Amino acid sequence: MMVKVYPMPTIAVLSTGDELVEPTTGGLNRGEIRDSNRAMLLAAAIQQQCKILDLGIARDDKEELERVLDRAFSAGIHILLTSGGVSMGDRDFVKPLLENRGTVHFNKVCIKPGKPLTFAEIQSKPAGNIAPGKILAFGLPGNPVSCLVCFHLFVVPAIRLLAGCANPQLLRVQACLHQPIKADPVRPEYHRAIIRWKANDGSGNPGFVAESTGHQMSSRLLSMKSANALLELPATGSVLPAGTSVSAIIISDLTSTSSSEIGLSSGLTSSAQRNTCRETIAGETLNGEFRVAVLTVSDTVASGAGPDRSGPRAVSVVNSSSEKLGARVVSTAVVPDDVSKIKAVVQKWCDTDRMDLILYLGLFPFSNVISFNEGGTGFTPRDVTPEATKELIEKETPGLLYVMMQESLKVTPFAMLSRSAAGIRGSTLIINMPGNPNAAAECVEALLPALKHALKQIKGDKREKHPRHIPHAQAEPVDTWERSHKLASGNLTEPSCSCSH
Ligand SMILES: Nc1nc2c(c(=O)[nH]1)N[C@H]1C(S)=C(S)[C@@H](COP(=O)(O)OP(=O)(O)OC[C@H]3O[C@@H](n4cnc5c(N)ncnc54)[C@H](O)[C@@H]3O)O[C@H]1N2
Ligand code: MOO
Repeated sequence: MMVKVYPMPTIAVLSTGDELVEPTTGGLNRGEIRDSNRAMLLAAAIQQQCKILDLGIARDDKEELERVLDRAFSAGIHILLTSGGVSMGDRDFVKPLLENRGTVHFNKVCIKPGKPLTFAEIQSKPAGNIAPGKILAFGLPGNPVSCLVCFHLFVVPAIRLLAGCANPQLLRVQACLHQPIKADPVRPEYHRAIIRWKANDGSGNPGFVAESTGHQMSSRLLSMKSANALLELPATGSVLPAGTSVSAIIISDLTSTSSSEIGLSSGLTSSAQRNTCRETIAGETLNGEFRVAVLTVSDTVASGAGPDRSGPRAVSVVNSSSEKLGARVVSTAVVPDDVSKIKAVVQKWCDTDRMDLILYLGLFPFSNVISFNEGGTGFTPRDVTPEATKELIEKETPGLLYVMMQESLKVTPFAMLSRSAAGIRGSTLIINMPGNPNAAAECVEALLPALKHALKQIKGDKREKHPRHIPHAQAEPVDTWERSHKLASGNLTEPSCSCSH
């Protein structure tokens, strides 16, 4: 029998830009940024089983760029990836150089992110024992998210084609939106999301549910870090309500986002197997990780009239700290400002699903410090979330509230109006957070140093050691309230440590 074999392509990766320094650089000077794209693209190429050639960083200098690229063109590579220098800057030399060395097929694509993507074919020259051949050159945008999105959309199919794959297209599935998402009015958007298989995708049937990774700026790599899918949103400019079914391109191994809610690979292959999928398995830990649920409490979001900015932000903070915290978000929900609805969800998460940690956030749609407490935990008649929490908790945990208060007072003295609640029900820790997305993210970050320890203690793990004590002399100043007060009254002087050591 004859079997056709193909070599895996060799990919060369070059970052361009005067501002770039090696990612390992400690302190940055003014105007410097760490080169994230090269490591990211090299890792992505390795994940696609390619051989790699690291071309380093080239300055925005025509001669230097020519030298590096000409060397690469005669090194036997199949694909060249550059990042940066492809838009309209007068020192954007990548496009003219590709034009000069080969044929540029396109230099703009109507997609978001990734508009300035450039694609060219270069005929390589013979060198030593390397035969001439065609090189596919992709001038990827410099913004890190645009860069990686373009890698998935354009480079992955090219790699598969060169590797002899009969079906090089990306895998697409339908997924129901977990929250409303506004589409761009001009460019079709590839919205970064986490998709999970659920026993009920919101329509009463099993299916994928897609959760946004939060702010979609093309410089915010966090939106990409936990994403396993790109949602294909047509350029309508309108809000797609929660529950809308959209096409999702799979960009990573879905089992790596596995929660116990899934049977993901079965979801992709057979509908018969789909029906065996379960929702969360009560009391089970996720590969030894604690399981976190995030609840957004907001009339606006629940009715589909506004996007959920806080929930995805909290998910992103928890998941990006999953190593330190030993926890991962496995469930999220949105409910209106209604005590009975809040209680129903939190009670189920505690008593049936046995979550380890529940964070719930009142939501206020604007990032405005004055409105710190609006959206559930403040003084207005609609601020009902602390009452719902207090009805559920068996033991209060005031220390956590104190830390969140300290953190929030750094930003605004209005934090003192918070009526947040926190406590333990059974083996679940419930923490009521402010609704403002920034405030919620800051509070999660502030609690991180002790949360893992707390969750272990709730599970009865007596062996869990107390976290390292920081000598007072090295500790952060504790007079945060005073600091915030002085900041608010425009009279801030740097306070010193208040202890006697
Ligand atoms: N006049 C126009 N300006 C821009 C347009 C346009 O159509 N007309 N498009 C915008 C869009 S969209 C994008 S995306 C960017 C892409 O521009 P470049 O590919 O030329 O990228 P740079 O300007 O070099 O960098 C953009 C941004 O990304 C940072 N960067 C670059 N390389 C790296 C790296 N290796 N690691 C981390 N960060 C990197 C760079 O410092 C910049 O902040 O153009 C818009 N402008
Ligand atoms: O296309 Mo740019 O990639 O919007 O950021």
